Amino acid sequence: MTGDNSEFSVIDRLFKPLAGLTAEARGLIDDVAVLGARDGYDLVVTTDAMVEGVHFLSTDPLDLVARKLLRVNISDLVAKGADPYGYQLLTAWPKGMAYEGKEIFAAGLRVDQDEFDFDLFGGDTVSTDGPLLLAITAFGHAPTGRTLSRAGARVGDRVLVGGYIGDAHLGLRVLRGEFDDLSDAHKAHLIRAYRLPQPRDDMADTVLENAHASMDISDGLIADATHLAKASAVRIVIDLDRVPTSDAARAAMVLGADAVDLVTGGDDYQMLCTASAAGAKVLIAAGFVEVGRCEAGEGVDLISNGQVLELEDRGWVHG
Ligand SMILES: Nc1ncnc2c1ncn2[C@@H]1O[C@H](COP(=O)(O)OP(=O)(O)O)[C@@H](O)[C@H]1O
Ligand SMILES: Cc1ncc(C[n+]2csc(CCOP(=O)(O)OP(=O)(O)O)c2C)c(N)n1
Ligand SMILES: [Mg+2]
Ligand SMILES: [Mg+2]
Ligand SMILES: [Mg+2]
Repeated sequence: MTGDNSEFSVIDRLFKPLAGLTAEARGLIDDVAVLGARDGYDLVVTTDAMVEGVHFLSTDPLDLVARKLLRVNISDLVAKGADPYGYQLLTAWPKGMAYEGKEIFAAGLRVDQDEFDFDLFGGDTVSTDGPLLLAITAFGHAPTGRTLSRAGARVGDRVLVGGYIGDAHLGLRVLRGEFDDLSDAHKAHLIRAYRLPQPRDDMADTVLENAHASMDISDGLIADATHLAKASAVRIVIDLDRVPTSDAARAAMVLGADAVDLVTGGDDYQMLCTASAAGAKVLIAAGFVEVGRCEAGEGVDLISNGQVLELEDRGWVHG
């Protein structure tokens, strides 16, 4: 059915059901949401936006765009050891965007709200002459004073990642027509990684208990390791040969993808942690992979076969 596509109709029909009956959201009929303090926890807050053509393709299905929007924000929360709680949503719809597209977008939000037990608390709706722009401010809870940071790494720490690196970057390139000779299954795997990151909310507690420093990888493993190294005042050495890659990524490398692109391409939304030897043991048992070490000094070196690699491009930067 075609709905009335105006601001308040879309809020009433698409967003109110997503807010449900939570006290925080006030039924989406007020000017504010009200978040109560949870005893023994800090409220952890993060904001990430996504812009059509910059973070996703205009051909990406809108339900997956919605789910990616939730997930890139949940990714920041769980990397800090926080339990996802709820979110504020900003939608800047291109003028003339059909109601049906908004409906598909809201349906995607519903799927992942249920998946991650994450509620809509409010937001804002505007229209724009520009491309579709979406933003979420996400809230989570972490035990008081214990929220992980980029700054906790110590010299001697192991550096670990939570899963395959490079799949999403290759997925974007598949969508742009590269690696046409890959099997359909490998293409589908890589495209899925680009369109639907998999934040490990089930790992938040394990990371909180065992990591010294933690963040998610959005700009690329090397770029984000550089952010972590700077915040912690350590040098990080990453061994390219130890970075976990999927079968599909290895097949793409046979077809010419460069291993370095996998660690600089970004869009991974995997966790990057540092831990003591004992902490690393627990994280590895939980599925993390050790990819390097923290040393005295600064910056990040990428090595392969024991040699430091010169990098032309170190990762994603806006602007
Ligand atoms: N426009 C902004 N205004 C205020 N703080 C910002 C802005 N953009 C980014 N930041 C802050 O800069 C830091 C790094 O942001 P960012 O690189 O986007 O982190 P992440 O990669 O985890 O999403 C965060 O503390 C974030 O809150
Ligand atoms: C269409 C398209 N082109 C390029 C990219 C690659 N890309 C865009 S932004 C980005 C970095 C992550 O986005 P950012 O807004 O920096 O997220 P944050 O680090 O703040 O979480 C990457 C790898 C993409 N995801 N989609
Ligand atoms: Mg950000
Ligand atoms: Mg982020
Ligand atoms: Mg982050």
